[in-house]
Amino acid sequence: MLGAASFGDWFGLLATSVFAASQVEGSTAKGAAFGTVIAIRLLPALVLGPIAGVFADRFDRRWTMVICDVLRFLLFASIPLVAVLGASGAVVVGWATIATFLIESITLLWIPAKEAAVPNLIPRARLEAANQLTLITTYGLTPVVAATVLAALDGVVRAATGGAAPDWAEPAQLALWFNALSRLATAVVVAFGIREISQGPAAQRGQTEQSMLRQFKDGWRFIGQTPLVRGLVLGIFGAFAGGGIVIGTARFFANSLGAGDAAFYLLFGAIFIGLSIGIGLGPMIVKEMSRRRWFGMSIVLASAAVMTLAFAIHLSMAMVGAVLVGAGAGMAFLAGTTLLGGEIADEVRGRVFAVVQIGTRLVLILAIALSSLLAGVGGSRRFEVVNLGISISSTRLLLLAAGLAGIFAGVSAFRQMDDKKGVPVLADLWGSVRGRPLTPTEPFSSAGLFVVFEGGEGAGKSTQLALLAARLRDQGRDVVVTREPGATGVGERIRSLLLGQPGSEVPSPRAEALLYAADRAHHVATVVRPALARGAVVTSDRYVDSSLAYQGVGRTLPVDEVSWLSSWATGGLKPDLVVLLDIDPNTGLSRVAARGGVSDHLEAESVSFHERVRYAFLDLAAADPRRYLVLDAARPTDEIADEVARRVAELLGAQAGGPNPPAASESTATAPAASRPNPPSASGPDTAVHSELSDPKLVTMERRT
Ligand SMILES: Nc1ncnc2c1ncn2[C@@H]1O[C@H](COP(=O)(O)OP(=O)(O)OP(=O)(O)O)[C@@H](O)[C@H]1O
Ligand SMILES: Cc1cn([C@H]2C[C@H](O)[C@@H](COP(=O)(O)O)O2)c(=O)[nH]c1=O
Repeated sequence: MLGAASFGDWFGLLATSVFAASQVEGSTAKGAAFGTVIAIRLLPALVLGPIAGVFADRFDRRWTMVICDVLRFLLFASIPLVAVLGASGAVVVGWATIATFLIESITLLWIPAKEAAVPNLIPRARLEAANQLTLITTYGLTPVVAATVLAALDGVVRAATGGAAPDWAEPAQLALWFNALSRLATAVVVAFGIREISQGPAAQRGQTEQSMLRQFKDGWRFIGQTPLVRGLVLGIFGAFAGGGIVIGTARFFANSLGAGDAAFYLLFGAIFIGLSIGIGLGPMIVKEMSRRRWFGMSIVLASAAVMTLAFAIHLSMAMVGAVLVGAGAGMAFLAGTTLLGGEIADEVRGRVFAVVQIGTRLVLILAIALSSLLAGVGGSRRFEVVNLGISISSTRLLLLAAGLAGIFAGVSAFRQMDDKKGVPVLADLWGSVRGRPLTPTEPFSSAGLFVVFEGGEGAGKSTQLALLAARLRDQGRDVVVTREPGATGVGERIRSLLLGQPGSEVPSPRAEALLYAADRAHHVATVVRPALARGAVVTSDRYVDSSLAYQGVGRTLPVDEVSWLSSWATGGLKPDLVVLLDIDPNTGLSRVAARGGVSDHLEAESVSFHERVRYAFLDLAAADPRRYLVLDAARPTDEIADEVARRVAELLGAQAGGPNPPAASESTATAPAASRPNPPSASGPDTAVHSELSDPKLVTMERRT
C-alpha cells in the first residue's frame, strides 16, 4: 500500500510540475513554472520540518497519518478541479503552487509518523528485508513507473482524442486525480486496516505530558549525545551532499567526456542500476557484517567511486564509477534506514526521522545548486597529458572534493558508530563475505558416541537418559551421563543464574542465550570432548537444539545468531544422535507439576511459548532426519526406552564395524571408532536450515515423526 502511495507521490510530483508548465506559454515561463513547483515542493521541509518529528512522537501516529492523507486527497483533487471549473491559467498555476506547498507541508508531518511506526509493525529480524522492498519500490521502481505511465497516458489520451483532449482528460489532470485517490485509499487502509500503528496508551501519555518545545529540545539533545545517531546523521548528510554534487555536475561531466546528452542519461541510469544492486544484493554479499560498520564502509565506497569519476577519461570508466556510486549509496541508504528503525527507541524515532528528512532535503538542494553554479562558472579547459586527453575542469575538481568530503564523512560515521572496535576492517569484511566461521571448527577425533535427549518440559528426558545409561553400563560400556545447563561447577552457578530462585531476576533474552552458551562451552570443553576422546558413550540431557528452540524460537531471538553462538561455544561439536521426545506442553507441564517443587523461569512461561518450542524441535528434526530419533513421549516409558536402545545399539554396532549397520545412519557415524571424525560441521555452523525458525508462524503445526 505504501508502495502505491509512493508511486502516487512521484506521479504527483511529476504531474504537478508538468501541469504547471502546461498552463503557461514560452519556454522560459514553462521552465520557471516547472522549477518553481519542484522548489516549492522541497522548501517547506525547512519551515515545518522541526515540528514534524515532535508531532510524530507526540500524537497517535495512525490518526496523524489518516488526517494528513485525507487533507492531501482534498488538496490534490482541488488542483484539477479549479481548472475544470474554468479558472484562468494564472489562477490555476497560483492555486497549484499554494496547494503544492500545503501538500508538501502535510507530507512532512506524515513521513516521520509513517517512518517511526513501521519498525513497530515488523519484527527486528525482518526490518532489513522490509526496508529493501520499500527502498527499491520508492527509489527504483516508482519514479520509472510514474514517468512511464505518465508518458503512456499522454500517448493514449492523445491517440483517443485525436490530439484534442478535453481539459479534464489531460494526462496531467488524470494523474492528479490518481494521486488524490491513492491518498484517500491510504487513509482508509491505515484507519481501518493497520490499527497496530497507534502507539500504546502509556507511550502517548508520557509524550503529551511534556511541552512541545521541551520535546523538540530533547530530540536534538538525543541526536547530539548519542554516537550512533550522530554517526548516522553525519553519514547520511555526507552521502546526500556527495550525491547532490554528482547530480549538479552530471551534465558538465558528461560534456567533459565529449559524449553529450546521451552520456548524461546513461550515467544517470548507471547510478540507478547501482542503487538497485546495492539495495537488492548488498545484504546478500556482506551477510553477517555489522550494519553499523557496513553503513560507514558503504559511504566510503560511494565516495571513492565519486573520486574515480573525477579521473575517468572514457565513458566506460565513468559508467563503472557511476554504478559503484549507486551501489555504495544504496547500501548506505539501506543500512542507515534499518539502523534508524531498529536501534532508535520508539519515543524519539519520529524526531530523528524528521531531522534526517529536513537535513537531507536541505543538503541535497544546496549541493545541487552550488555545484551546478560552480561547475557552470568554472568552465572546462582541456589539457593534453601524453595524448590521454584528460580534461581538467572545475567539474572534475568538484567531484574530487565531493569524494574526499564523502570519505571523511564515511570514516567519521564509522568511528562514531563502530561496534567492533579493534577488529581489523578488511579482515572483518572478508570474513563476512566468505560466510564467517567465527573460529575454525576445532579439530577433533571422537572415539565414542554422543547421544543427546531433547524435548519440552516433562517429556521424560531424565527418565530415558537414566534407563539408557543403565542398559549400556550393563553391557560394560563407559557411559557419561551429563546435562545442560549445570553439569560442572561453573555450570551449576550458571544454572542458578538462569533458572534461579522464584522471584529472582530473570536474565534478558540475549543474556540468557549467552549464559546457556557459556555453560555449553565449558561443558563441552571439560566433560564431553574428553569423554568422547577416550571412547565413552556420552548421553546429555539437552544440548544446542534447546537453545535454538527456547532462546531462538521461544524468545524470538534470530535463530541463526543463536546457532552461531552455540557453534562457537562448542567448536562445532555435533551429536551423533538426538533423541527428540515429543510431548504436548500441557501434558509435559502437568507431569512437571505432579513431580512437585516450584516452577523455574522457563517452566513458568506461557503454553504458547512452550508450543513454539515444541514445533521448533520438530522442525529441527525434520531438517536433518538422519541424525534424529523422534518419539512420541506420551507412550509408555519402557516402549520408548526400547526404541532408544535399539537405535543406539545400531550406531554402536556400526561403529564397531558390526554386521548390521543402520540403513539411514550418516557416513561419519559408520567409520571405525578410533578414527571417526567429529560429525560434519567443519565449514562452520549450519545456520541455513535454522534461519527460518525465527518466525514462529513459519514453524509448521503438523507433526513430522
Ligand atoms: N513415558 C512417560 N509416561 C508418563 N510419565 C512419564 C513418562 N516419562 C517420564 N514420566 C514422568 O514425568 C515426569 C517428568 O519426567 P522427567 O523428569 O524424566 O522429564 P524431563 O524431560 O527430564 O523433565 P525436565 O524438562 O523438567 O527436565 C516424571 O515424574 C516422570 O516419572
Ligand atoms: C540447555 C538449555 C536449556 N534451556 C532451558 C530448558 C529448561 O527449561 C531448562 C533446563 O531445565 P531441565 O529441567 O534441566 O530440563 O533450561 C534453555 O532454554 N536453553 C538451553 O540451551
